[in-house]
Amino acid sequence: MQGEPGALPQERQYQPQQQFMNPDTGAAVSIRGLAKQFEGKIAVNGLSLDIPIGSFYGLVGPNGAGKTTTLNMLTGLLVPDAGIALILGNNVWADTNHIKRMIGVMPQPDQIFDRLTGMQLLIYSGMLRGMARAEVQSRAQDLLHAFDLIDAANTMVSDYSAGMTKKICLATAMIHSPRILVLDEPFESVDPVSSANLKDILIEYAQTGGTVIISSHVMSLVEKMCTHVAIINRGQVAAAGTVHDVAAGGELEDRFLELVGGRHQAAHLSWLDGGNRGDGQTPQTQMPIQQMPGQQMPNAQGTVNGR
Ligand SMILES: Nc1ncnc2c1ncn2[C@@H]1O[C@H](COP(=O)(O)OP(=O)(O)OP(=O)(O)O)[C@@H](O)[C@H]1O
Repeated sequence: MQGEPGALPQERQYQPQQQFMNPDTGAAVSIRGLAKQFEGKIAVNGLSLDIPIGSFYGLVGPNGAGKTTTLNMLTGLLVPDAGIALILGNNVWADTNHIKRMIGVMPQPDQIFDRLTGMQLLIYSGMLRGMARAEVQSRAQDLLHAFDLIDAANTMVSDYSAGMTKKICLATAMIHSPRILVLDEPFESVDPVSSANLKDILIEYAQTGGTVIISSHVMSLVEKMCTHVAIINRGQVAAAGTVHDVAAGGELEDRFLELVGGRHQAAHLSWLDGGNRGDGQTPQTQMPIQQMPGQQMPNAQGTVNGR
């Protein structure tokens, strides 16, 4: 297991020039000293991580921990300030086009051409990667069936619900059968049936040698599906390894809270009292009681017929 509790420095210092061990050229992904800041604000702070081939790897961390920024750097979408990222032994920034053929990245809903139908979007995504039209059409049908989108195949994506849009985004990442799938929050807004189907597809993909990297806030899902997990906190790896090792004999969620902290002792909003004001005042906006036909209204004491 990489990392230990309390490994984060008390005083955060940006470490873009940090010295690091050689990356692992045999890993699906090997990151060393990756760093990024936005207008002086540190997003990723010298992050190092190895993701084995064939693993189902979960990245978890609090909001703003740097997960998306890390994923964007390792998929060639964002230029790091410092550090190195290898995908299957290839430097991401030496030949980005070569890297992009090996990976499938789920686009964000605002990054797709939503004036296309679901089928058109999949065909476009496949042909963009050099696939023959007949092959893309056949795979698109398979994916639309797998994600329960076949009835919406000829509907414009702009008319899809949030969950349907998420599923078509996922399908575009898979159409070229990449060796590594990078999925940022893949299950968000997806209904339980489609989620279960997607989980089956991803688990089978990992069992046949593919590598899946997901970011998620749903700890139970990561614990159940993933073989490995990295807990990211404040732009660094707080712990990483197999789910079993990181959970250290307990629940992954407890381990996460222990490493990340941030629970509020006094998270008490005194004004949020469901209408029962602590000061004894009745809220002005109380709904008037409406009498239904045949129903007796309560008196001032709140009783009906003395009961
Ligand atoms: N394009 C950007 N411009 C400015 N700041 C950014 C940008 N992208 C990310 N950040 C900042 O970098 C930090 C890390 O953001 P990031 O989106 O990587 O976190 P995350 O772990 O994915 O969070 P979440 O779980 O909420 O999605 C945050 O403080 C965020 O505000």
